[in-house]
Amino acid sequence: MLTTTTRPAGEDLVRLTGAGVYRDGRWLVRGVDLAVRRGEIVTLIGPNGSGKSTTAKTALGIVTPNEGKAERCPGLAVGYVPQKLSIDWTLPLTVERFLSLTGRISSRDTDRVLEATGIPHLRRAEMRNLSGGEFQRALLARAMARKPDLLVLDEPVQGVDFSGEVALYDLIRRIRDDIGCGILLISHDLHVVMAATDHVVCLNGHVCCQGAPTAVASSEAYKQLFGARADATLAVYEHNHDHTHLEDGRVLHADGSITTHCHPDDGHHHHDHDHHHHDHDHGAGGAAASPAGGRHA
Ligand SMILES: Nc1ncnc2c1ncn2[C@@H]1O[C@H](COP(=O)(O)OP(=O)(O)OP(=O)(O)O)[C@@H](O)[C@H]1O
Repeated sequence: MLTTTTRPAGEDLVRLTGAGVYRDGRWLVRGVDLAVRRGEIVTLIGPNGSGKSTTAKTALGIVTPNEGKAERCPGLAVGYVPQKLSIDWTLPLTVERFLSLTGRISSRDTDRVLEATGIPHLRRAEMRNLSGGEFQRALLARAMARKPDLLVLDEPVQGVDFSGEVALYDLIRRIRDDIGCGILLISHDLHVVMAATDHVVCLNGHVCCQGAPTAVASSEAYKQLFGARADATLAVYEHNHDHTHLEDGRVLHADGSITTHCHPDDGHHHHDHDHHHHDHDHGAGGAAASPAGGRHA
């Protein structure tokens, strides 16, 4: 079931094999195969109640599977941002104190994680006064403080507007690059997250399909699950394939013009936003990558 195309090589930090969770007389998820490697962002998508959080908790070891296996690297350090935190947010709590609620962190590490998440100026701010985006950054900072090998983020863009989402996913990618951890991300979002991830696992009680984002976005199983929203995601990709490389090395643009080379700022390219410059893929051997290779269950 695991597709290996375009995935970075690296050790598996966590691996679920045929994992199933049975509670209150029913299977919440079943037959889940997935792995997160160091340096990789794996995203779980799927409708409400499809088992994304259950799968993430199984990967973390919070939930024990009733069938199949959940294996983690020995000594794996994890940072977890759950969907809900049982904290009374009306009480006064500074960002600095929030970071060390579940374990003391040094002043140096506090500086480091606040700097990395772009909120050093909010060190003494009250958690209850933070904006949606600032709040999510504080959650990320706390998860980073544990120097995790694996970061598990359950809906990290809640309460954040579109440009804030883009900035947060960009931050998540930078965290991955800086600390070289693996990231398991859960998202409702389709198009933004599809652009931000290496590998997508589409859940609906079982793994519906998984693979590179482009492959998943164009798979029938994904389209059936997300209907019209899936088409919109695909449009993002098709929209981004806005030029063709001619055999003589020149570039034919979507507007019909031909130039000797292509450059993101040459006026021939349109961007959804500043961070999404994936407007063409070069596959192995120089051929343009095609959106094939998704696997269906
Ligand atoms: N501990 C539990 N005991 C019994 N049922 C549970 C438990 N945890 C979750 N469920 C049920 O399992 C199903 C999957 O829940 P889960 O939270 O994993 O879904 P999800 O895909 O993360 O959903 P959402 O997008 O709404 O957050 C739901 O129907 C939920 O009610």
